[in-house]
Amino acid sequence: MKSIHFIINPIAGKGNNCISENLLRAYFPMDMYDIKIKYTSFKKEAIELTKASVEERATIIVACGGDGTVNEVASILVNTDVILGIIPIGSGNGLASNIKIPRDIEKALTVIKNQITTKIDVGCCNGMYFFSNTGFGFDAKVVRSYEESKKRNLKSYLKACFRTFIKCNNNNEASMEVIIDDIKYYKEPLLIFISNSNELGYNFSLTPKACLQDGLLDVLIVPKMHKVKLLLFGVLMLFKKHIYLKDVMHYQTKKLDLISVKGNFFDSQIDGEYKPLLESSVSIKLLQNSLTIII
Ligand SMILES: Nc1ncnc2c1ncn2[C@@H]1O[C@H](COP(=O)(O)OP(=O)(O)OP(=O)(O)O)[C@@H](O)[C@H]1O
Repeated sequence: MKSIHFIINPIAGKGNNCISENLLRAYFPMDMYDIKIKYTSFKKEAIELTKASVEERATIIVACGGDGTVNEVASILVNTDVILGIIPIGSGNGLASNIKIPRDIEKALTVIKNQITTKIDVGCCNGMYFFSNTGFGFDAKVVRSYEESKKRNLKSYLKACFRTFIKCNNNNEASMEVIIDDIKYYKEPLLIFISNSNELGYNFSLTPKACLQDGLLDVLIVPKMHKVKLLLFGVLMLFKKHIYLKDVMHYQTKKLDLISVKGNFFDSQIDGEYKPLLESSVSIKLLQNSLTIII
């Protein structure tokens, strides 16, 4: 009998998802499936719940939430035989959008039931996994501002972008050396964005060419720029044309290193959660085909 565990973040998205035991039983009848439902009651609890589910020999663990919950669950499943499923009930749902998991809960449950799986690449940043993206500088500040707003929707996200734009002061950005494929670029970037997936969430993308299965990370480096140019960058991003802006650099690589020049910490985010890094160097690499996921 297949054992499927559902780990549900009750506050993801608008916090009003309708996943109930009755609904799950309609898709996974008791005589064919052993199902278990677990709710998270605080930040990062999905990590512990997933570890317990692995010990309980779950064959599929379904992360019901947004990119934050997916990150917590999937981090435990990297390089294991346990399969990840996603029910996207978060606000941005970047990874789920990339693999085209429907936002409609019942349609997403049908995807889980069909159990078509594939392997995807995983990013690793100083030992922490990311499945969608990690970012340093402006992007991380947007995430911090978004988290402070307490509301998780598109309006709050756009407000966070605007607040970060208003406060943006080129002098506050960390100076860093960026080393890609052993070539050193000395940069004082406004933002460095490293992506495994082609979706940032809310259908926005900074790296539209990224692919979860190409064995490469897509790196976008945006140098310090005048606010008017930054505004232009934002507008071009809506049409996925920002990489054509002069000075914006795009690379594909398997690994890169960031070294803080003035020893200042890195304002950073991983899969849409603010995670400042106190280390003065950051090593980012790709682990090819290391997570099995239902698509
Ligand atoms: N009961 C809870 N109370 C408070 N925070 C929680 C709870 N359960 C989980 N969390 C935390 O909520 C945060 C947000 O979760 P998640 O990213 O899944 O949703 P989202 O932000 O709405 O979606 P997305 O990241 O796709 O925009 C995560 O950091 C997670 O650890």
